[in-house]
Amino acid sequence: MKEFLLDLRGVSKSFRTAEGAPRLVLDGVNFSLGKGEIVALLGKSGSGKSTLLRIMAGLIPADGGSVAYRGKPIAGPVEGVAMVFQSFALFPWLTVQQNVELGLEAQGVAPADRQQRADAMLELIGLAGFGGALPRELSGGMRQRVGIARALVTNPDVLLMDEAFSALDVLTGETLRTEILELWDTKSIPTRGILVVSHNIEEAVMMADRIVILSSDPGRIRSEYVIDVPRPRDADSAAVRALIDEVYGLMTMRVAPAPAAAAQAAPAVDYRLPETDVNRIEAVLDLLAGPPFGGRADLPQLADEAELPDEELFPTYEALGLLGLAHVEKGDISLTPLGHRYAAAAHTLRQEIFGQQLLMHVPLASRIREDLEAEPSGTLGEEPFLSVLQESLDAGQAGRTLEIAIEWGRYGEVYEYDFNAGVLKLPDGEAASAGTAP
Ligand SMILES: Nc1ncnc2c1ncn2[C@@H]1O[C@H](COP(=O)(O)OP(=O)(O)OP(=O)(O)O)[C@@H](O)[C@H]1O
Repeated sequence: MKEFLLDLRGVSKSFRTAEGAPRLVLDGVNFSLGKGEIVALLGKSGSGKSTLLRIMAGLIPADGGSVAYRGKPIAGPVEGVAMVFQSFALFPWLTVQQNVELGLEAQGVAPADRQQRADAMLELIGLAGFGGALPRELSGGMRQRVGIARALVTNPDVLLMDEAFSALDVLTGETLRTEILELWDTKSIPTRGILVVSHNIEEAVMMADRIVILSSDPGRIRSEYVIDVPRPRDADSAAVRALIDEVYGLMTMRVAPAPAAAAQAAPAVDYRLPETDVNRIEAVLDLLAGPPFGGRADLPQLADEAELPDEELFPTYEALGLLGLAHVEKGDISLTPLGHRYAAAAHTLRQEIFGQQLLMHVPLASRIREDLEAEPSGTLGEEPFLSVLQESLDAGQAGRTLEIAIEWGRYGEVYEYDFNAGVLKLPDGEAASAGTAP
């Protein structure tokens, strides 16, 4: 039987919402990391990528299923598995050298040996001469070099990277990524498997032998994609651009709603709305409508023009799709006829269309509107809506979802919101007529 470095079968994990109800974050996840493999894990924000990584690092337990490292069940932090964090996670009061030595200390390596190995690693990772510095004296890129050195100094068999480059500027991120790949490809490190969690499709395509896409709510493995282009890869080559296109396509493929949800009499209100705002929605729509796109674009090309990161663009595409203004398919986005009308419209007509689409396609917004119309005062606190959302979302997500629905609804003049009082109300001029129906 093939031995995997990491092997997960039927892994599930729930967290408790603020109300105490369990919320399934990962469900039936089967995943393995083979020897000699770099795998990139992609998925929307909140799909459970970090949770999955933390389970593999032995930092948190799974609720169900099995998790094994080289055939042995994982029951806590595993020697041989090291992690690099997005936030660097350095101890600010320790020097660079001391931070790097930490992992070795935990493994009981003798001080002289620790120092020698840390020195060698600092040299390898481009930090020679910085051993005595404190993290705050370093740039973000240098700090992440320390984070990487701290992980690599333990000679990990498996390296887990949780959005390790996303807090860095683009060039610094690319440089570090290239250096890690060089260390890997030239076998300068003994690491046998790397798992990278990323939001960045180009990063995933440049690094990985295989891309795994996680779906959301709950997180399940949705698709896998093998990349057999040899490294080092040229980001501008036709082969890489075509791969990026395909992965964009896979990422934006809409998943059909579960039959149970679709069959419910009243539309479900308690699902997350894409994390974006009206400004971004209109900016992307205008960009798409204008030259050179004229209403249809290849997503990576649009991303280049938009100068927004993927994690802001994806929810925006999703919002445009949700509102019936654009259509995303196989790595392309195109405006619908209504989207074209919207792009050509002046501000007031835009607001009207936005409000109309919101009521038609976002059940939370129509629910808020209906409940307000049923109130004699035409006003309601936000708590009842938060409680409905918290039936299936955690408190943070419920709050964010309501905020998004409020921002969109105010723009479309579907309802108003008083920030001081935390109260939703019908727009001025409509309140008087509300609540009078028999
Ligand atoms: N300790 C926790 N308690 C309660 N909920 C949690 C906890 N950790 C994560 N969650 C929830 O689990 C879900 C998945 O979170 P996770 O951080 O794994 O997602 P992610 O895909 O890594 O997201 P991102 O890309 O934004 O980092 C989220 O809805 C998050 O709010």
